[in-house]
Amino acid sequence: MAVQLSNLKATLLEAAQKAAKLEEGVLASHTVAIDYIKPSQFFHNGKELFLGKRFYWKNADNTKVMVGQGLAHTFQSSEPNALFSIEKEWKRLTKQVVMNDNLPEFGPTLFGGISFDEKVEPDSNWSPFSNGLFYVPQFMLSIIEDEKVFLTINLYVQGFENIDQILSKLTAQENQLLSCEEHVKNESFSTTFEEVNPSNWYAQVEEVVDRIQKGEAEKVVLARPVRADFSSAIETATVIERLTEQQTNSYIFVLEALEQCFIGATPERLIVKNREEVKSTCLAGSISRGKTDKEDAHLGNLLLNDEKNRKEHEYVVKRIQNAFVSLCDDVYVPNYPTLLKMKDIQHLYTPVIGRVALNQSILSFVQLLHPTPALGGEPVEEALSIIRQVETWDRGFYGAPIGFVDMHGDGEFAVAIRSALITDRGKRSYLFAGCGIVDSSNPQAEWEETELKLRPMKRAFSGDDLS
Ligand SMILES: C=C(O[C@@H]1C=C(C(=O)O)C=C[C@H]1O)C(=O)O
Ligand SMILES: [Mg+2]
Repeated sequence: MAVQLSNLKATLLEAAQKAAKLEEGVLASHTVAIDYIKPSQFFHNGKELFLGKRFYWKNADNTKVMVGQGLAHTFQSSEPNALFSIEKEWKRLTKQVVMNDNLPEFGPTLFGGISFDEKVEPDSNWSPFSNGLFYVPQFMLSIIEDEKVFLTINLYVQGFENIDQILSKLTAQENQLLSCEEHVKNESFSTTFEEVNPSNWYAQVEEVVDRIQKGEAEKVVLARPVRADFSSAIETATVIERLTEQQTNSYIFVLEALEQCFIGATPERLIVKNREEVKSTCLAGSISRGKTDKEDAHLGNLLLNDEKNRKEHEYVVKRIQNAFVSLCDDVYVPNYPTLLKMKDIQHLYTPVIGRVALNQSILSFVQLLHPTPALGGEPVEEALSIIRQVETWDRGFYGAPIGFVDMHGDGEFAVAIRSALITDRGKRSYLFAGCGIVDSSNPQAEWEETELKLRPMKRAFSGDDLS
């Protein structure tokens, strides 16, 4: 067994004492090193106990995996400015947190996201997510650099009641999470994909191009949903394993909310903060991959020199650079984009790096940056208003920030694209893909671009190769 009961009990009792003294709930966070367990297996092992209360995260450079199960505390907001109230409560919790002292660098983690547009009322598929949903997990597996493995147990303690009972329940749950009896299956699902609104798309792109040409905005990112129906309920852990195998340089994320499950493999970093260093990614402008190295390089060169794609990209660079300048002392941005290549698509890529004062939280960057012109447009309010008028469905958490913040205000958020919402107890899903529309956009080319962006989720769902 990984966690020494007597030590965990000491952490909980200390938290109970503190809670009694402060007369409010106190977070207890207990971390121990454990033997390696495959994160998708750990996720799967919690299906019975914690379905609807789980998350999964792998960062794009493959240095960190976090899997959360169960809820020690939930932050949910349907108010505008969800992040603001969430940050306030998180600061209160982490200020008073009680941790076992052998690994002080591993405090509690808050994981979750916000909706793309808080002015849009969530539809029935997205309502469990509200405008913002963050979890402090009851159990969290962390794997750092593929070798350091930790299990954190968090509990929101309000008094001394039932500590022994709580301990025995936690131990039983922990045993179940760390046991590897039922392996994750890799079966194919017979899947049908259907455009939710096929004929509308071309007309919508044309309308937006027209409005851009009239000067209503410069860039607007238009997205479309595709519905997938599965012959039998899809297994989330299976989809995680396929995405991990196929999208090696992407973030992989899952956020469950009641019966809904938001999942994706995105290449786009919104922000990472590690003490004084902050980094963002400008990712916009796309072309397919070549079948041979030569063709691939040729396509990459076309993209690097294509006026329309460079324009799409430049809006993003300018905005993120300006946001960084407003919060950072030093900002570094290369003069020219390079290429970022995924399995199906290549993008124009420009990193932005800055230095900040230590007391800035990552959440202030999330608030300031979202939505960048990679998912909203330019100018932001005009673009959002066009999206609200033209897109007749709810983006929910698609295209929005998803990620984590730690007790120091550090963390990482990705932009939740190349993603899907699994509903109907695993029998149905909505996949989402969008693209940056500018004055010279062509509806057919934009359609094909979104098709490329849908491929990773289609492949992971169906189990087919699609190559
Ligand atoms: C909107 C999406 O992707 C965004 C749009 C891009 C583009 O239009 O070239 C490229 C990368 C992303 O910033 C998506 O994948 O759904
Ligand atoms: Mg594009």
